[in-house]
This record gives sequence, C-alpha cells and structure tokens, in this order.
Amino acid sequence: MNTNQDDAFTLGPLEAGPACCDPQPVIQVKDLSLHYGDKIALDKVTLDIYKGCITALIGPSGCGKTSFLSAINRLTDLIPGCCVDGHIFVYDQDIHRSDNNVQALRRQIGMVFQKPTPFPLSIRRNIALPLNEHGISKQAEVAAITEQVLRDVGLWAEVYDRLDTSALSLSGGQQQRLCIARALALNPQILLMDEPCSALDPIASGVVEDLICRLQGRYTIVIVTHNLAQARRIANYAAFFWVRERAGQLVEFGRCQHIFESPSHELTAAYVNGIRG
Ligand SMILES: Nc1ncnc2c1ncn2[C@@H]1O[C@H](COP(=O)(O)OP(=O)(O)OP(=O)(O)O)[C@@H](O)[C@H]1O
Repeated sequence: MNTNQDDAFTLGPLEAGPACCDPQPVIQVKDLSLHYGDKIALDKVTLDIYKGCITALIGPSGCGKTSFLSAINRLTDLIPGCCVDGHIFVYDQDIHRSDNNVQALRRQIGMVFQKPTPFPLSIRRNIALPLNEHGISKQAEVAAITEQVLRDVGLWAEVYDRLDTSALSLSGGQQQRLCIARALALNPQILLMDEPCSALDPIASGVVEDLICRLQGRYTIVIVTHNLAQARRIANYAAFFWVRERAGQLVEFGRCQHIFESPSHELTAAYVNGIRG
C-alpha cells in the first residue's frame, strides 16, 4: 500500500494557476425560489458560479444549501412536492426548459453526497456501471478510465489488486474517494459536493479535502460545508445563506477572503466569527 499521499495522487497543482483569477460564470442562477409544498426553502436567490473555482455554500442548518445544490442538476425533479421557480443557466442553457436533456445535464454535473454512497458491487463495477449506462462499454476503454480515475483520486495503489472485491469493504474515506472517482469517470465539467468530508474521520477528511483542492481548476466545484475552516482553506468563493422569515436567502457572495475577513453584512461577520448560527 502506498502511504505517501503526495505520491498517490496523479493530479498535481495546475501549472497555469487557478482559472478563477479570471472569473467566467459557468452556472448562472437567477431569482431561484424553491418550495416543498407550502415550505419556502429558497427565496429569490441570484448567484454566479465561476469556471474552475471552488465555491463554498455556508450557513446554518436549514437555510437551503442542499436544496440549492439539488436544483443545479435537477435532483429536485425527484422530490415529491418540490417546486422550482426562476432560472438556472448551465453553460448558457436554461436547465429547466422542457426540451433540456436531464441525462446529458447529469453527465455534465457529477454529484458527491455527505455519506459515501458506493453501489453494493465490486470496486470495478462501481466505475463501470455509470459508464455502461452512458453507452461506454468497450472493455479496454472502461478499464483505462477505471485506472485513470482511481489514480486521480489516489486510490489506485490501494485497490489495484482487489478491484473485484466489494466496494463496501473499503474504509469510509476510501469509499468517498471511490464515489468521487465514479463521478469523474463520466468526465463532468462541474462537481457538486454536499458535505463530502463530514462523515469521515479527521485523517480521511484531510485526504478528501486535499483531493478536492487538486481538482480545482480542472472542474467547477460547488461544495456545501459546515466546516468554516475548511471553506476558508479550500474555496475561492463563498456564498452565505441565512433563514429570514422562515425562508432561505442568500445574504452575501464573494471571494472567500472577503467573506471571512471583511464581509459587507453584519450577519455574515457574526456567522463567520461564531457569534451567530
Ligand atoms: N424533501 C423535503 N420536504 C420538505 N421540506 C424539506 C425537504 N428537504 C428540505 N426541506 C426543508 O427545506 C429547508 C432547507 O433544507 P436544506 O436541506 O436545503 O437546508 P440545508 O441548509 O442544506 O440544511 P443542513 O445544513 O442541515 O443540511 C429546511 O427547512 C428543510 O426542513
């Protein structure tokens, strides 16, 4: 087993530096409101997400962070009673237009959840299954992608000799890296991550956090985190949500340094300094 994590990852820092030096909107959210029946989870949120950057969604429990994430790849379509108003443009396409291809959208946008969610199948099948579902089934191609993405997430050296064992035999941190590899296999441009480290022990969490930093620049990443220190360490931009009049609202969005060191709103300052929330 390779114990040196720096050697394990095949992704290093980008030579050209982070793409977020020159912010280009990839996801444009305009007046997004989201209801679950009578409950307003998000009220008129407008926000741009920039190409190649990591954007952290922060705020107290129940302010609509997960709902915001779910709307971006239309997972909200699957929730009974959930209703979305407003517009979300991904690469200038309005994703809620009726002629939009949801399968193509989800291929473009990978999702990683709080709790690692490997399929109860072998490590190999976990990567192969989504590829097969999207029409990639040539054995050599599937094997090459499998090796590449497992190398990308620093897992190859740990699993190359047991690809046919159950993914459930992996540790929690390894399972989460497998889930990230599975998301990368379809070559998405955008990754949505809902508290990807919160179910992991501190060491596994550190490895996954390091991996997320290595993905920056290659992918546009939107991450929900309750860990403000983590948001500060890894994100280029932060969006601070709050609950006002029982509805989730965006209070402030900006460069991470601005949000944490000189926010424009008193509420943001109170939250990031641990006074409220
Ligand atoms: N499927 C659902 N049905 C009804 N209400 C829901 C549903 N999902 C979320 N909500 C409600 O919508 C609001 C926003 O929830 P959401 O999970 O998006 O917030 P969050 O900021 O991600 O919270 P947390 O940090 O605790 O995960 C909450 O009041 C929640 O109870």
